[in-house]
Amino acid sequence: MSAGTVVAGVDVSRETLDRLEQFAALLVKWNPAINLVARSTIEDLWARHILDSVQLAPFLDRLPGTWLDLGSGGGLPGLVLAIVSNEVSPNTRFELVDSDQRKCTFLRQAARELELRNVCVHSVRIEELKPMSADVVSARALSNLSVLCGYAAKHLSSGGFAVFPKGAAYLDEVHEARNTWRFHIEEIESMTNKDARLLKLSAIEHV
Ligand SMILES: C[S@@+](CC[C@H](N)C(=O)[O-])C[C@H]1O[C@@H](n2cnc3c(N)ncnc32)[C@H](O)[C@@H]1O
Repeated sequence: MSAGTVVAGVDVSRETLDRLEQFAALLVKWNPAINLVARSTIEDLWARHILDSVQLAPFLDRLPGTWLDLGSGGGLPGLVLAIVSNEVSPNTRFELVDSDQRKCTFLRQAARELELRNVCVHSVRIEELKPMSADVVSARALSNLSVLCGYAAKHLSSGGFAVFPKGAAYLDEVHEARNTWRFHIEEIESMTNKDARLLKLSAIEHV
């Protein structure tokens, strides 16, 4: 492994950085055809999407099991974390779910080109997914926290946790979700946007 470099607070090797750059190039190439990310954000792809996803890598720490990414779209954060996990947590399996067939074709193609053998893509609606018993559930830009709690409660193993990046209105979402769900929560400041938070939820139960 070559000398490391720090990306969004995470120490990665030259090989991983190359793979992240390769992935970014694939997003740029496919985006005009299938809108993997909003066109207005493609100029700022690295900061807005890649680094914003890499910053979840500390949650991979020594994780041996399954990471379920719901509504993966262009692989954010799921495929980015699969790239980073190659060196920090090589035994983690990534289950990426999206109902959009074209996005799933992109995800499978990108995983093949990047030689990521720990990725499985499910082209299905989340509502139709059988319980996955995942160690971690993530979802970025998918739905409000209350809906996400329902998904996480169904798909997390006991002792598992969920990570949801949320924008500046995260507190409103937390208050609203508490009407329906009980959970432990940690609010971690985002490295890419000081007003945003990474919400880490565990012990999610219906009220
Ligand atoms: C706004 S995009 C976000 C994609 C990615 N997570 C990101 O941060 O760029 C939401 C994605 O969730 C998918 N999606 C929305 N509702 C879904 C559902 N019920 N089941 C599966 N996928 C869904 C959409 O196809 C889309 O790719």
